[in-house]
Amino acid sequence: MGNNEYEIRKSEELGRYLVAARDLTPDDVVLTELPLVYGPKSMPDPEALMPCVGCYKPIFTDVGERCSRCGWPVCSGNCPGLKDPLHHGVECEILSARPECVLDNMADYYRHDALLPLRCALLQYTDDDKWKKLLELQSHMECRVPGTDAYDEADEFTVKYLMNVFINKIDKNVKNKYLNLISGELLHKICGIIDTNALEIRLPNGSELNALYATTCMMEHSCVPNTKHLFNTSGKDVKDKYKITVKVVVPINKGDHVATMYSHALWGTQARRQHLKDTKYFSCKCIRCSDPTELGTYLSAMKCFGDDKGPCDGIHLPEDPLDEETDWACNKCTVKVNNSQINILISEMGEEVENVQMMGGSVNMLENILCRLSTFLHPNHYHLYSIKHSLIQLYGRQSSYMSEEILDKKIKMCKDLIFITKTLDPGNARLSLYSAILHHELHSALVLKSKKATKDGSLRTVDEIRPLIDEAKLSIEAALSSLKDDVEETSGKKLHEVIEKSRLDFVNYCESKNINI
Ligand SMILES: C[S@@+](CC[C@H](N)C(=O)[O-])C[C@H]1O[C@@H](n2cnc3c(N)ncnc32)[C@H](O)[C@@H]1O
Repeated sequence: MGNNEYEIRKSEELGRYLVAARDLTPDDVVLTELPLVYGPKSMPDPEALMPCVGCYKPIFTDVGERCSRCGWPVCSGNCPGLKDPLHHGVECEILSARPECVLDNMADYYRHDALLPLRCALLQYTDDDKWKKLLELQSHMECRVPGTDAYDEADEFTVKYLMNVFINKIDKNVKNKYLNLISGELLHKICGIIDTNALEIRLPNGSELNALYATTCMMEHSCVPNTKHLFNTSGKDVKDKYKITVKVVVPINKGDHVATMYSHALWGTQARRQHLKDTKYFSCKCIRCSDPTELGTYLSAMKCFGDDKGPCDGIHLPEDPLDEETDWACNKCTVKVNNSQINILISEMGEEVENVQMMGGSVNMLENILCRLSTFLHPNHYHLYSIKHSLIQLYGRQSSYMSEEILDKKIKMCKDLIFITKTLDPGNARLSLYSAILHHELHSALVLKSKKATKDGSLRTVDEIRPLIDEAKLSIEAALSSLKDDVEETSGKKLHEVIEKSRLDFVNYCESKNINI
């Protein structure tokens, strides 16, 4: 089964997965499809802002417009989405079992995360074909037993809420019509399907949706994915709403597995594998996870811990990165550290980095933490990557950090981070925005450097600045090309506009200096 681009296979280890049916090259489209179903996610501060249940536009909860039948907050009673027969149009029949509106504790009263499970259950009435496809998706119910966090959370926030507040209150005939097959057990299975498979869609208005796709969701995970996916969120053509396009990012040979990434590309192996185990119930064994150096990037490496005589200049890497109990041996001396010690240290450092970033991290604060953590971590460690990525956006942009020395430091940091980013994500499947920022900052530092006077105070000659200009040109082109698939998406679009403006400034600057580029 499949199309010209892929075939669906099945194995004991992976369940269903996709393989390439022919050689595929970057930018080839593996598949496009419409979602089986989608639903809103809660907004970060649901007491203040909630998505309209018709169009997902964020609405202020104190404004008070409500759906005339079920009372859920809406942008307007005339919102066309309220009539969508696969979404609010049908769920409203069930939600109207509780038509009373409240203004206090709204986040508890209107649980937007529970709407997708309800919409999934309603597929049995709205679309039998989609209902069957939904139930074929993996739910991992064998792991989600009572007492596990996943089960208990789903029970409290979704299953009991939907059953007690709505489903058990609706008229029997309504229940038989729309939800003939309904039980707590079925809702738990649906929650398992959503947690295992749902993809997140960010809308231009700031809301987020979770959506399920029949074929895309069969794609397996790899920490070095060979595809990326894009959603149609333009709203131009209603029939293509939230259509997904899966595109090839690096060459895929016929028979190769077609993979996406379920985790964070800039987390180290231990963190990614733990996350995948906790949320998707498998232990990743991809080439990146199997390699102690993470493809030569040393993203998780630590400096030698040392013994009584102090540390040597070696580095610790996991002896077997696929073993959760592995020791981390120094590559130059005999010192070994066990995995749990490393994990504790790394998560403490992670919290510190996060705190500094949350506080808006000034150059001073970032340099301080960089200096402190550099005593323990390899320069390419992912915690240092994150600090440096913030620093390069401040160096050369704040008046006290414009010296040539700082610009040289920024240029080196950008190049180091570009190496890591490119190695981990050669096709810009996940790190396109990071990559665009790095190339843009490199460009800006090179241009600023070309404008700086030399030590004797004279302006640099064209011959002196030529290499800087050539490199700056390549960098800005690389920045724009990293974003080629992101311009439909809000943050990608904004960044593209900023970089495009820098490109125009650069062209004008070169013209003013009579430099051909
Ligand atoms: C989104 S589903 C993928 C489709 C699924 N295999 C099916 O048959 O419906 C995610 C699940 O597939 C399995 N899976 C995906 N990638 C895997 C990998 N690299 N190694 C092992 N299992 C994987 C895991 O069970 C995971 O929870």
